[in-house]
Amino acid sequence: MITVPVALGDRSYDVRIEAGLLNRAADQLAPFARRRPFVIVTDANVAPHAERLAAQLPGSEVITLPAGEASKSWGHLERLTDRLLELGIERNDHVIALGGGVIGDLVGFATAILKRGCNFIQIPTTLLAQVDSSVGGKTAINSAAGKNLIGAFHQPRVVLIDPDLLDTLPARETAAGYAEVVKYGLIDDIAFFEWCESNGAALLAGDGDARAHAIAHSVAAKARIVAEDERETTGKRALLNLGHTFGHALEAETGFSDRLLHGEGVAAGMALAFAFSARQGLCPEEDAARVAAHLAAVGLPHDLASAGISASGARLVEHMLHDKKMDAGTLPFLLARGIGQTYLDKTVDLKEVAAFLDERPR
Ligand SMILES: NC(=O)c1ccc[n+]([C@@H]2O[C@H](COP(=O)([O-])OP(=O)(O)OC[C@H]3O[C@@H](n4cnc5c(N)ncnc54)[C@H](O)[C@@H]3O)[C@@H](O)[C@H]2O)c1
Ligand SMILES: O=C(O)C(=O)C[C@@H](O)[C@H](O)[C@H](O)COP(=O)(O)O
Ligand SMILES: [Zn+2]
Repeated sequence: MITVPVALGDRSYDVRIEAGLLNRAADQLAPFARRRPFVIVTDANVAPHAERLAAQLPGSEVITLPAGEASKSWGHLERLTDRLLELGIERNDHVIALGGGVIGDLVGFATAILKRGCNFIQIPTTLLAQVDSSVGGKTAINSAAGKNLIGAFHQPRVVLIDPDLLDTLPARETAAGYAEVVKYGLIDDIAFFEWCESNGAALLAGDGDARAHAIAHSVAAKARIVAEDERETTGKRALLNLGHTFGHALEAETGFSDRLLHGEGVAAGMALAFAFSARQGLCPEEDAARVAAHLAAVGLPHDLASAGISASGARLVEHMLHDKKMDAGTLPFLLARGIGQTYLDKTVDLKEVAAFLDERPR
């Protein structure tokens, strides 16, 4: 088993990674057991895995939500918190989030606010959740105004990652999660981006060694950044937002629907961030082209056209004004001086961003 510690003082926890771990989850969960049985929250597509977990935890209750981004909403948050209250959840109980980033973000937020905060455990079941969303404690729902706008920082007590769960994940979802893997290379680790160029196709084809390496490397990278800047106050954690200002705008434009999955928006967003950096003379053109080429090679969107977006630059910039990084009316952007050299730029003129987007082929 690989254990990655997330060092956050009294909120520290372990991320444990091992193939087949769900079959041994009862042992892992025993230290977190309390008087009442565990409550497991999952979505309809993950239900078979939830049943396998519930069978190991006598008396446990499974709450099953609809699959998809639409569950990160006020309505589902209300239904979930009502049900958890009905079940008599106490502050020291541990609610288990078994699912992708949607379930993790929703359960994390529900437990952050329930009784002013109770415990939760992440058992991520998508590649995206195993490499990114289950670690770091960002929890949220979406609002009419945009992505993740209602939320809280709330760390899980432990994260249990079983890469074998990915065997049932649809190929499109695996590719979307892979975008967040590539992100770690683009942020500050060119050697890992080169590893992705050489091994990404094998990972997406189900190669177990490539998958295990990508998960362990990504979790370690995220744990390091989160430990340095838990609440995104110094600019360090904002690096994890590479591609997200563009990506969230594209997701908003497609109505947070399965027209464009989060990871697909991030893929297009990272390619756009590099292309914009190159346009502004900050980053070599070859690096921007190389990023787009790798994303295209694995079948991910890498521009507006491949993301299916026809909206104007002004309209996309309008979505960006809801970005949580907005500060005194300006929007800091994650730009790059090259692959592995992402930085936070506080001087970006949004009119330039709109003009750049209008120049992109539709
Ligand atoms: N909190 C964070 O730090 C963070 C980081 C990245 C993304 N996110 C959020 O995560 C969400 C996206 O997460 P996601 O990509 O995991 O999407 P998701 O949770 O919607 O899961 C994707 C799809 O795969 C299905 N699924 C999940 N596990 C499965 C399995 N093992 N086998 C078969 N089907 C399975 C789900 O039912 C769903 O249909 C977005 O809302 C995004 O904003 C949060
Ligand atoms: O953990 C972080 O920090 C991230 O930014 C990870 C992102 O992949 C994730 O999509 C996050 O939810 C985006 O954060 P937001 O603050 O822009 O909502
Ligand atoms: Zn993301």
